Amino acid sequence: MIQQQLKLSWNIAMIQCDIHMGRPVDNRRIVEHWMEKALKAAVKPDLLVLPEMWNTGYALEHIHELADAEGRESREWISEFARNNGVHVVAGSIAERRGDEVYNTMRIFADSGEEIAAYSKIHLFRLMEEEKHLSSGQSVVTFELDGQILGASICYDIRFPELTRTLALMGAKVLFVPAAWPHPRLHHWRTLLTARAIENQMYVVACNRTGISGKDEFFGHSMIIDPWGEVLAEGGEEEGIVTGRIDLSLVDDVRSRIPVFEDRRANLYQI
Ligand SMILES: O=C(O)CCC(=O)C(=O)O
Repeated sequence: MIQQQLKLSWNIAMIQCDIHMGRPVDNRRIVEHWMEKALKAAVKPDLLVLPEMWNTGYALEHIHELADAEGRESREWISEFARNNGVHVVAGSIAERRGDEVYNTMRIFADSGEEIAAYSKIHLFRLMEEEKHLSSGQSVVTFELDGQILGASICYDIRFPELTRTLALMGAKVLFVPAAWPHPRLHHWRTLLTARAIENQMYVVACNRTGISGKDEFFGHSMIIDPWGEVLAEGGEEEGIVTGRIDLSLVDDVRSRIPVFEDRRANLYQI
């Protein structure tokens, strides 16, 4: 295990692209195009974030045939991309087949190309019938990049404050949220993300896809929110790259100003 150098700030670029339902080869090309474009910006990002289910979209009826076996193809490609470009990649999530099961899985790669962690979505979204086609993950996952502890979640997970609080208690200073969140729930998206940031005094970095797929209209609005609840970056509804810089020293600063974690009464709560 290489000792990681503690780093306090990152330039982040989120890829809020359109995803074509059931067309993994085209989708990889689209994602690659935007990742390359993000790296050409005047300020090179330290970390790229991709949206949810970027390989297949919500082609759930055919997800067993379409899913990446063991995530092998996506993992090899992203690892190589991270290494060749010296950039960390929080690789959104993909439909990934393991044995007879398909999971909605997020993988994280360091700028060395090393795969650091994997998280499979634990709360499956019934409104899109995810639970009929996908299996849910069984663990809560934090990971470490540049000596900082970070938390993994996917889309619907942000409706479960218990998950984010657990991640914060495990030491996470940033919550990553790849998403495929559609209209008409923009108000929920913005409010829930902001609440998760304020109540846990952590950064929230949320990358949402764009485009129309069947009856779902995905609205982008990828966001970076700081631990005080200020919106540092927010995309529009169009495909593109949303960037922002985060300074992790602000997490400790906010936590010392309002000592929520010291004032918790954990022994009085049911959960
Ligand atoms: O919770 C919502 O409103 C959207 C969730 C969602 O689209 C998902 O988890 O894929």
